[in-house]
Amino acid sequence: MSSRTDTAAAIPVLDLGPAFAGIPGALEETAAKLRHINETVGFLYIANHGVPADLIEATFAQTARFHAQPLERKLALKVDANMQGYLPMRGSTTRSSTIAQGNKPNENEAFFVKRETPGAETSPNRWPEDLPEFRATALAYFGALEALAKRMLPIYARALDLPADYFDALCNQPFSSLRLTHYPSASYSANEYGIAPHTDSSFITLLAQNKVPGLQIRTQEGEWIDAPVIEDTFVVNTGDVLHRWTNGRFLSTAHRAFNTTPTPRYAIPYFFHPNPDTLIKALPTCVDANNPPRFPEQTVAEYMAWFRGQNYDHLRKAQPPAAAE
Ligand SMILES: O=C(O)CCC(=O)C(=O)O
Ligand SMILES: [Fe+2]
Repeated sequence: MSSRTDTAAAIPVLDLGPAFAGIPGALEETAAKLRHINETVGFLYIANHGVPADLIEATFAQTARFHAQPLERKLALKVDANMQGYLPMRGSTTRSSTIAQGNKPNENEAFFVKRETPGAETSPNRWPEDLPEFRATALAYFGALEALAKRMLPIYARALDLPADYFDALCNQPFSSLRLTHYPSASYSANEYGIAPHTDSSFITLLAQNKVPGLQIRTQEGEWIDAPVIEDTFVVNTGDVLHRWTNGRFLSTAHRAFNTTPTPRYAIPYFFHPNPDTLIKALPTCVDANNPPRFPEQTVAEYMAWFRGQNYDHLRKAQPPAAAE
């Protein structure tokens, strides 16, 4: 896989500490930087995010613990129509992306956790009965990442010249999910990846730093570059929902991952979405007479049904009308 490695500066680091501490002027300053990054790169690192390092460490360890189980134990929790549970190795093929066609199934297995909303009619997550620590850790991590994403919403709102609380009520029951992925060490044939080139469907994705490298992003010039490990940061990227909501102004940048190292690689991306019934209609500050809406209006739930139907083999039959992208 061709790539450049001297690319640390290509993906900027944004320090959230001052804005989170409420230092006067910091919200506006951070929002201006975030706007520029999202209009030019679509990927960044965040520092001083406030998520405890030992919780991140424990989530990686429990992910390894889950995947170390015998296959039949994992298959007993096979992923369902709500995308909760275990997705077997090569159980997904990236088809939603217009970037790379003809992909082979992805060389990874994953466990998906959805938000457990008290009182809501969501189906429960599927947990291995004999791994209570796995469940407790995954839920604690899910909660911490949801809190982090919600703390970041005012920065995104101000980056888009909207009132600081603009997104809060639209994202207070987020349709989010946590993916606990295992990429075994592999050598890949043509069109084969740990996860093929794609953009995420999310509002934003928060990806904890990985000790084992393997993530690459595609620059606006079309070059694949490594996303180097920067300790104590998260990688954050804009997903398709925010791209559409901003009428294309915030970039949803393509990326891919693989594991050509001798050790197993785990990734624990948290995909933050607005509420399922939030309508994704171009934001008022992202349209004008010369820049009309580019995407069809859809709720988050409608968009996600399409996205999942494209990519996950067990959901391929039920497909609502495709979005025009
Ligand atoms: O494995 C990684 O570093 C990134 C994974 C990813 O892009 C995804 O799961 O959407
Ligand atoms: Fe991704």
